[in-house]
Amino acid sequence: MAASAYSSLLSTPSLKKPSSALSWKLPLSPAFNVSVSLPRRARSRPLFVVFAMDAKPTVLVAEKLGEAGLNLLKGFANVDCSYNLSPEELCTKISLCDALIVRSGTKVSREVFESSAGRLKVVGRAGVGIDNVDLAAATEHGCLVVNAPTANTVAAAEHGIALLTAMARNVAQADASIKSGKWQRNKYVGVSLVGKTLAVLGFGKVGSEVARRAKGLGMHVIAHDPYAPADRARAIGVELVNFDEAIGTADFISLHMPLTPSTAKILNDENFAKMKKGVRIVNVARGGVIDEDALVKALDAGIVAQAALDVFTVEPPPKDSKLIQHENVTVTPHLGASTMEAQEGVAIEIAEAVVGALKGELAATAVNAPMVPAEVLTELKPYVVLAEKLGRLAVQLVAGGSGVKSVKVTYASARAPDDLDTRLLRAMITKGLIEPISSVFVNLVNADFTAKQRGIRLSEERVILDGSPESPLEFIQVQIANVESRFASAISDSGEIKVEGRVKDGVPHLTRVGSFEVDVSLEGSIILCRQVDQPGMIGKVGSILGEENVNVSFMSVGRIAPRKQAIMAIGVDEQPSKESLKRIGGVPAVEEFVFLKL
Ligand SMILES: NC(=O)c1ccc[n+]([C@@H]2O[C@H](COP(=O)([O-])OP(=O)(O)OC[C@H]3O[C@@H](n4cnc5c(N)ncnc54)[C@H](O)[C@@H]3O)[C@@H](O)[C@H]2O)c1
Ligand SMILES: O=C(O)[C@H](O)COP(=O)(O)O
Repeated sequence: MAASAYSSLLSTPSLKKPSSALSWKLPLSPAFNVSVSLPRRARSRPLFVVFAMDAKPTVLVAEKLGEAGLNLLKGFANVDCSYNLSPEELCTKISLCDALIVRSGTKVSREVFESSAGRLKVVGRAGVGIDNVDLAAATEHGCLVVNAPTANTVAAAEHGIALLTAMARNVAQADASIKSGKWQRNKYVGVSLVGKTLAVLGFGKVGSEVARRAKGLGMHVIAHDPYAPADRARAIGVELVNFDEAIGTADFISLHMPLTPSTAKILNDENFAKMKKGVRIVNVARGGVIDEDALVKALDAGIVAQAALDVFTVEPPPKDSKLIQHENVTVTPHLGASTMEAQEGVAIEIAEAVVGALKGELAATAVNAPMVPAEVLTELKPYVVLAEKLGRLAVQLVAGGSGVKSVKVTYASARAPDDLDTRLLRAMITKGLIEPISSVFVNLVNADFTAKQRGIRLSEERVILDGSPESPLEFIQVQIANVESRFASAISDSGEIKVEGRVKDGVPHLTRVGSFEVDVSLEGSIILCRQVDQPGMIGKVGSILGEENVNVSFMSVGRIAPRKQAIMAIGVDEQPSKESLKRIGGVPAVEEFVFLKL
């Protein structure tokens, strides 16, 4: 993976900014050093950060993880393996941890994120299902959630097939019977699979592997999945059908969809009534997709002849559960992913994802953040800096009391719109817009959520330019509508606050304020002055700053016409004192001025 570039967007340990003078520094936990990988000229404040190797992050592994994954983690972090924690113990420990790794047995609730006080940056789910992680809370707290979606697919599919065949031939019941001293050959006559119709509900990774194997057993396989590509089904020789047809024609139903609000209790009284009498059901997905009381009724009524279940609404299920005790039900204790091979694979997959995320790389398995490929990231790096700075400038130009509600971002590029992924830029603009005026830290995970929560509507527009698309962007423009400005000249002819910037030689520049063209590199801070264009202005302002040893890094004047109004943009390395700023405001030709922190 490419070197870290996302960290500033991911390293958000606190939702609340500290009130100290350091509050504009990146919010890393005190034990962490940061190293900065930007060119010197762009180091106004750290944007891309990695954990220094002498200050290891702490990873809490709350459920058993394969050795190879643990070793990988230990090479980068302090690893605390604490299994079987109570919810209270987890909440207590989490405030000392930067990452948490769980399987399906740990609830990562809102309380966990709240208790972490912002230190928790990554939750790694060593497996597929993330229904035990409160994703909304993770996102609100700017915590990245990653999973390991591929390593246990085959194990789960094999377990589904194991349950299917064991159920059809009463393997578990016959085993228990013979072990209790009986020999019941007539009681355990099974049913054949060949030629029977299997409906796979959820034709994703596991579902399609089950389908492939069931075809090998001579079954007729149909599938229902509203989002599955038809060509994948065709390639395996599976017909995609609607839900009612799937459950209405199947001899066997195998469940492989995630547990979501729309799949919860999808097999319920109403749907059992639509099934063929004597249908057999396998569930290695999630217990919650079946209404378990309805299943018991359907078993008792003979609608469902048998069920084989690996997963349950509550795990472990109550010992006296009618479902578990039912003689036509075969059960295993959530073993779908439990093969030696799958667990080693999952452990490595999740350890790599968590370490990568802690380094600031965005894992390909991010569940609650966009995944931006490394090469796109490298190219966008200076534009990411520009985007945040334009957001910061624009919002500081808003007069106090005017709420920012409507922001329009224009990206001008010679590239085709599909070639430009703006999610990262949008997140950075949002960060720039919100952080200077609030106590909230914004990162890639929570940017859209935070904007929405604050009632900011951010619309994006692409302008397609002629020419060769060598660089990804020509300019970015940020406009804030329906507000007043502290610096009237920032209001464009169409009435919005407008700032525009470009990247020149890898360095972000401010190139327009309102209707005035300027050219100042966006480093340090900026003083904008509107003045009557006349000789000596640069010298007057420059010497006021010089007297205070404030270093001027850049100066540019944009004017409407000679000797008319002009805007002077001055880049300064240090913050001038109030006294100096007052003196600049007092220069007779200066009509208005504003100091903007970047
Ligand atoms: N028992 C185990 O140990 C075990 C192991 C691995 C996976 N799982 C579970 O199996 C399930 C599938 O895992 P996967 O890796 O195949 O995930 P996946 O994301 O690859 O596939 C899930 C599929 O379900 C489909 N789907 C979503 N809503 C649907 C609906 N309403 N009706 C029909 N299909 C719908 C999706 O389009 C997707 O194709 C998950 O719930 C996962 O947690 C369990
Ligand atoms: O969703 C999954 O990956 C499986 O249910 C496996 O869960 P486990 O990691 O608890 O075995």
